[in-house]
Amino acid sequence: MVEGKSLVKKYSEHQGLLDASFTLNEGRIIALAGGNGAGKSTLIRLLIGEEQPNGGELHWVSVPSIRYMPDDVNFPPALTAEEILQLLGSLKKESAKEREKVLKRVGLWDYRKQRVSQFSKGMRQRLNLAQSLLGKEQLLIMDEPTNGLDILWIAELKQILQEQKEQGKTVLFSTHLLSFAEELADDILLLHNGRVLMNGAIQDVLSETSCEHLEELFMQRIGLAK
Ligand SMILES: Nc1ncnc2c1ncn2[C@@H]1O[C@H](COP(=O)(O)OP(=O)(O)OP(=O)(O)O)[C@@H](O)[C@H]1O
Repeated sequence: MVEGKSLVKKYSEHQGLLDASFTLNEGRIIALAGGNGAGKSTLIRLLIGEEQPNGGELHWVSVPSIRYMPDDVNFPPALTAEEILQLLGSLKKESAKEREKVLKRVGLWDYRKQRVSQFSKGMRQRLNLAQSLLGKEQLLIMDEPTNGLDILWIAELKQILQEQKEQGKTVLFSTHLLSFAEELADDILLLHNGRVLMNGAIQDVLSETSCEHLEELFMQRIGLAK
């Protein structure tokens, strides 16, 4: 779907990405993994076109339409969940039936008349998830979708993303958690200090090593293996 070729993104003091080359394939669930400051959000901003690289290029084999779930949304606090989805739904030309479907899917149908200011963090994140599920765009990009979700909703999120894949969509999500990436994703793009440490099908990446899990492989690659 897209190839990153020697991507560089510099900020005034920091390097967001440094010579990052990778391939992301269509119809897969892709984990964009890495620690704090690895470059995940930087890469997402390049993928959604919010920023341009200073060097290298993104070569889209097929340019998909994109749905996006940011890591933090400040929904207007005085609006209800229903009103927010109505607003976003009308921009995306999605029907009331579709809005009802996604609100039910994220467990907020019974809370649809409640103002967002009264929502817990997890409920706001589920509303964020709901808005990203509205629409039929081919590629779903999610920045830290597990943020603020409890164990049950993380399990539900996995289910929801599998459903997206079954509908033929491509999902790319960022995460700090390699165990979560391994449980859910088909493919991995693991960044470390702005560089690509691993990229490919998780099974292939692991089978080329003696490691059973990505976390062990990551520790080995960065020289912290026990
Ligand atoms: N707008 C910006 N201005 C200056 N530096 C930035 C900016 N955005 C990112 N950086 C720097 O680029 C590097 C990568 O940051 P980025 O936010 O992409 O990492 P991340 O993997 O998303 O991290 P985290 O998991 O902590 O959110 C960091 O060193 C960060 O300080």
